[in-house]
Amino acid sequence: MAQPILGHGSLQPASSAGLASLELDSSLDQYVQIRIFKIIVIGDSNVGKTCLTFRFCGGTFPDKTEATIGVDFREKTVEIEGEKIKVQVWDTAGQERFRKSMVEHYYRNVHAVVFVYDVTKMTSFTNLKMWIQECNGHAVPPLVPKVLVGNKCDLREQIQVPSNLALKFADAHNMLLFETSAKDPKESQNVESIFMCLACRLKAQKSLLYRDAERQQGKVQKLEFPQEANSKTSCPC
Ligand SMILES: Nc1nc2c(ncn2[C@@H]2O[C@H](COP(=O)(O)OP(=O)(O)OP(=O)(O)O)[C@@H](O)[C@H]2O)c(=O)[nH]1
Repeated sequence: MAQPILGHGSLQPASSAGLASLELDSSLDQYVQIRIFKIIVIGDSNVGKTCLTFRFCGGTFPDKTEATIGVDFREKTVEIEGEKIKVQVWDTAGQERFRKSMVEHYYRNVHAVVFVYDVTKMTSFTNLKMWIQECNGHAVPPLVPKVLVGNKCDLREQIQVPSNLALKFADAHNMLLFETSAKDPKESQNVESIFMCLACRLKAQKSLLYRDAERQQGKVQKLEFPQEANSKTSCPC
């Protein structure tokens, strides 16, 4: 029996006018709902979590950053195969003193996890084990997709974490590896790919669950998320 996966995309009205617009126009077609995927970004302090989330959500590299306290939220609406999806990125604090009261909130109903290390700092890579342990300790379901990101690849002369080592680690933990630079504008496509890949996977998981449920019920229903012939975005991974 297919079990629904908890929290795969919460729903919110697409229109900011929300219920008010419903009163004005009774047509339900006007009330399109947008799914929200909560993606958390985890890793040591200073690895570039804030800069990566800035690059994805705002398209720029911030001139100056300060240590994140608790969490910062950023959002971007993307379109995948004709469906608008809101990617809600949780930029978490890397410093223990700024995160300890928040950890429970990070992992609650999370849809995907991005583990970040700094390719120029070996300790940020070896500490990944600790971050994965923390994640596992919060009962994140195994189906929640996780990816590994090696950031600051623009600092070519200072690289301490070789790609093959990172790849081995990613394979061992069943994760995809992305090597990126939040700083180098030429790498912005790679940064985009991290989040788009996760959004595509989450969308696909949800669609599969619907199809599975239909098969179990032995009836054909209209699929909630139809595939469009001319999809605007195809999965980057
Ligand atoms: N060269 C280079 N520097 C980067 C890159 N990404 C971030 N940085 C720099 O690394 C420093 C830390 O970046 P943040 O994004 O604030 O790091 P963080 O992981 O969010 O840190 P916490 O908030 O303390 O957890 C800043 O000085 C950034 O300018 C990158 O891709 N290349």
